[in-house]
Amino acid sequence: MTQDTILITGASDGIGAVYADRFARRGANLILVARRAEKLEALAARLRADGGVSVEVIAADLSQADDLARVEARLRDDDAITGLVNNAGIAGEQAFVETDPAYLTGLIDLNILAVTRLSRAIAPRLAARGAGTLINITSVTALMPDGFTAVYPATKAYVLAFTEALQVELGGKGVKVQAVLPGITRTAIWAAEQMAGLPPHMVMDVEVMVDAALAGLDMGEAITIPALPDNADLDAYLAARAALRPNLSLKDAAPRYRVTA
Ligand SMILES: NC(=O)C1=CN([C@@H]2O[C@H](COP(=O)(O)OP(=O)(O)OC[C@H]3O[C@@H](n4cnc5c(N)ncnc54)[C@H](OP(=O)(O)O)[C@@H]3O)[C@@H](O)[C@H]2O)C=CC1
Ligand SMILES: CC(=O)[C@H](N)C(=O)O
Repeated sequence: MTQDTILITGASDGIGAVYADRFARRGANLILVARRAEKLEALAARLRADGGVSVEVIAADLSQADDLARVEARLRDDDAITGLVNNAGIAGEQAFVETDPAYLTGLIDLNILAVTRLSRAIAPRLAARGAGTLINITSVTALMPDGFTAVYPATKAYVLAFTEALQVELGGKGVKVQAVLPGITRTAIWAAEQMAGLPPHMVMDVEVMVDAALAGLDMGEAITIPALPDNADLDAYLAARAALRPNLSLKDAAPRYRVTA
């Protein structure tokens, strides 16, 4: 069996750094991507020393076209890479009417465009090989667009829908595709004062979150919600959505919308 090599975006901190640690413990070689090279190098040095795996660092701002193209080329051309964790993301918007449009552009570029382009770069190789892993980190806010801010949850809803569609296209070809929906997770994405104001029973430690997500991956789950106590609730949600399907596209408008003369 060939040794896995996993490229993890946003690996300098938080959820991505824990994925790096856990994949190294599983014996995978790593390519760690984020903007802060010094943080990546420090993590890489520890993982090399601990695990005997090879760890490469790529400093890149994935919201910038040139840097994104560099990472895409690597995913497209390097046959050694067997998996991708699309984790890099930002939140941090204010009320929609107050948020700087330039900030929203950066948010969309990182949370949507980079995830799409990096997936597109690796997917053909994984599909041709009939193996490999694609993990996309979305968020429980994908399921509650009215419960947070406007644009961040919408980016995460995109990632969830995108990943579900890829699951259909690539899952049948032997590629493991997983959407992970963390709830509130203790990382630096939350300012200290925000975190201090959150109910402690709603906040998961980052190691617990990643270990749960990897357990879901090992179980072959397409969608993993680490905090959800009963997966039957997710199944019921998906079944209710599927039940709409036969009636979503019909020749006639619904009776309540029919124009009467
Ligand atoms: N923590 C939470 O409560 C939740 C988080 N999530 C999602 O989990 C993912 C990881 O978040 P989390 O670990 O909490 O956040 P952190 O802020 O702790 O880490 C974010 C990571 O993304 C990297 N990053 C940020 N901007 C860029 C960029 N432009 N280009 C490349 N890398 C970038 C950061 O590194 P650097 O600054 O060095 O570039 C860092 O490594 C995100 O997608 C987030 O939306 C989902 C649900 C809940
Ligand atoms: C990280 C966030 O800001 C968000 N609340 C989330 O749960 O995804």
